[in-house]
Amino acid sequence: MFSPDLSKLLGPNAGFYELAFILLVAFCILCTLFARKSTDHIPGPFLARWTTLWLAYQAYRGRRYKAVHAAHLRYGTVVRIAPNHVSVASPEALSVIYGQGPRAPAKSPFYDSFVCNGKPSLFSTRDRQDHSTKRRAVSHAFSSAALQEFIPLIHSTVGEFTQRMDEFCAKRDYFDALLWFNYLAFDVLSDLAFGERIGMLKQGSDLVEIHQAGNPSVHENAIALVDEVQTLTTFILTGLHLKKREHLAAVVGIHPFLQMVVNSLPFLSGNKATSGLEELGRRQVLKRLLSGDNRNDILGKLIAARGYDVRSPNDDEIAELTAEAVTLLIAGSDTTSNSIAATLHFIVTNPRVHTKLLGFLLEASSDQNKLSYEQAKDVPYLQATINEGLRLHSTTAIGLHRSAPLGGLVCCGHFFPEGTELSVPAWTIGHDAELWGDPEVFRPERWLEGKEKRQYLLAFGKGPRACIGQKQVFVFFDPQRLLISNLYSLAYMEMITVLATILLRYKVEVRSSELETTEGFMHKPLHCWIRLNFR
Ligand code: HEM
Repeated sequence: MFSPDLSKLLGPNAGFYELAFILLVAFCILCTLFARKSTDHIPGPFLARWTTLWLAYQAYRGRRYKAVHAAHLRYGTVVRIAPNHVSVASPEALSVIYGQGPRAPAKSPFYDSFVCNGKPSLFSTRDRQDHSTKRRAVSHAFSSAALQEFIPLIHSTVGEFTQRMDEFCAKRDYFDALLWFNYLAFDVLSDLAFGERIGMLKQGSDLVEIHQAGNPSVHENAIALVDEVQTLTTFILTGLHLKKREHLAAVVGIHPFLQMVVNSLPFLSGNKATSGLEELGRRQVLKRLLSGDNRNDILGKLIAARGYDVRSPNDDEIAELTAEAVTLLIAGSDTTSNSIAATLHFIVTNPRVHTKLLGFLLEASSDQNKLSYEQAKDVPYLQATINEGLRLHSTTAIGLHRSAPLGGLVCCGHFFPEGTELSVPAWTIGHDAELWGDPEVFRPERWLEGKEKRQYLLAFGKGPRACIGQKQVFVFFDPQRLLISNLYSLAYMEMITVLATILLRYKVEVRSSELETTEGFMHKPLHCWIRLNFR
């Protein structure tokens, strides 16, 4: 069963591991057969009634959102997608499943598969108290006032990005812009959270130098670090086409027993991202603390909020700051770059929208090929276009898992006992014809039509666990000006600045009108092949 190489790797115990593997699979199947709860009366795919493996298989294929969407079309609004998991495709369910308050559902055990090296992060912790402590520690760095201070840093990184794009103009050939959006997002986030750009745009690659204590420094691909799992896990999972950590987590998280095994075996649970990036982050945090520099960035805000003597921090304080900075880098980079790539693709493949948007951008710009964030944020059609890109692409496409609280809850006329997993499928809500009328059409105007549609945009999640990167968004509808905004949200700041810059400066062509995507935890474009020319 195991490949000869793996047998070599496992040594003389290969037979034992084979047997253990077979027993594990058998045990998983038995667990799932007996895991059924009082969701029996809810319709759903036949296999999903008996086993979590139906959902795990859809996640493994990178098409979970499509399978769940198809199940809703077939079985209705409330569908059982695993023996103990019910998907509720109704806007009404949003305030129940992602609500606030002590009796609101918490994140479900699904998120344990995102815990690295036994340390839950702001994103993966399920404990309310731990979450509010962690969230409080970073939230002041995302206040409107703080974010406004970061604008010059974002402009400076986007300036470097533009220089690199100018070089592609000269080459006049197609290139995969998704890579460059990744470099840009990593440089923006590392500049803010580590106090210094990793330098991906400069070197045109994601190679970073990692100093491991007691070992010679090595060069690692940082983007891969975020996504890759430990070597042996990768070895096994590559054969299963599960190359990315978030893909692995999204599959394994569905099955509690598999997840327990992955999380408890040291050779499976370790994560190169946390060790590599933590090492990098730790070095930056230490450097910053010792320098006494009070630069205006996220790291500066995190340090300023601490009461301790920054010149002589102890190990715990350094570890805490490092963990916060690394969480933000991981949570905020990939998500933003994927959203930029998808939205740019939709703009360029919709000439009507492209022309109209360019008109608004030119009108707002004093210099014909430049627009500051402060100017761009007040172009309502640009915000609307970004919202439309997030909706149509659905960067978050799956339903985010929550657990019914003690005493259970009622949602859409059904009672769900404590511990039932519940989710609202983001893709399905984003493509609901009743809500949107023409959901498959890229039509930014829908966001300016007066009705408050924003509450149905699920790209950033909902409720107390919603994305901290989009926290401070105030968008007001005004019939005279259509939209007035006080838009200070890190994710929007990046997306607005980058898209306005690209569209004003370049003519953009896409190589294919199809956007190929895959899904792990997030829904991502696989590539974004474009060609640039100066406008
Ligand atoms: C377009 C860009 C982004 C998208 C689509 C996005 C999406 C999301 C989603 C869906 C969640 C909720 C996950 C859940 O409930 O399981 C989330 C949480 C989070 N995001 Fe974002 N995000 C983006 C940008 C950012 C940025 C720029 C940052 C910050 C640097 C960030 C930091 C976080 C953090 C720390 C959490 C966990 C919050 C908590 O549990 O309290 N994200 N994001």
